[in-house]
Amino acid sequence: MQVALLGGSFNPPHVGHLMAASYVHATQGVDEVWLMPSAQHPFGKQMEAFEHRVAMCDAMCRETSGWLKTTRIESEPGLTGRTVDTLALLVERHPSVRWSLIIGSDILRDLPHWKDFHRIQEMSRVLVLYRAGYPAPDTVGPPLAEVSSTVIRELLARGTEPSDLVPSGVLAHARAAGLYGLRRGK
Ligand SMILES: Nc1ncnc2c1ncn2[C@@H]1O[C@H](COP(=O)(O)OP(=O)(O)OP(=O)(O)O)[C@@H](O)[C@H]1O
Ligand SMILES: O=C(O)c1ccc[n+]([C@@H]2O[C@H](COP(=O)([O-])O)[C@@H](O)[C@H]2O)c1
Repeated sequence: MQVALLGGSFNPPHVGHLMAASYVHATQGVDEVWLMPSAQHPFGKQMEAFEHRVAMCDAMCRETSGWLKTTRIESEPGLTGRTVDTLALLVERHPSVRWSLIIGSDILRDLPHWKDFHRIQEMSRVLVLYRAGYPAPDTVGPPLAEVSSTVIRELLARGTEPSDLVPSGVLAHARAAGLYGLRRGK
């Protein structure tokens, strides 16, 4: 079994995440893609509550035939959002799985600040996807959607519902829970 991990804040999940996961599932020989929301972010990003981001990731998973799943592993005690530690735990727990790690090309500039990236490369195949606007050498595949959670949060703050950028089930959860300043149930 081959699993690709897509870690992130998912604050909120959007079609860029869905396209990245679908692309990897369709072309990179993996059986499943697991969304891995951060419980705490190593660089201190502020996020909506973990449980809400998990619920929104689950809503996005329901857009697929079952190959996309959400893992809550980063909420386990002892983990701090450093991917090397999470991956080591996953490797120990699922010894027969072969792991890939998906990152967007915008992250490349941060990698020198990651903990033990060389160990991540030993434990997994790292797939760097071409995020539109962030060209870099050695990326895999065509440029993917020009969409970010930051833009979505900005649109929501201005009262615009980005229904063309966010899966409808994700927006429905955000609305029902009153996230991002949305009026509950609006
Ligand atoms: N449009 C996209 N195309 C390709 N990769 C993406 C895209 N959006 C996010 N990713 C990748 O998904 C992972 C998680 O991203 P994250 O949840 O931080 O989303 P984001 O849109 O970058 O959020 P924010 O705007 O809040 O920083 C990262 O590896 C990121 O590079
Ligand atoms: O391992 C690290 O040192 C490290 C440092 C920064 C970010 N990460 C991971 O990178 C993933 C994407 O992070 P971000 O900043 O795009 O939300 C997410 O799973 C983070 O936990 C990991």
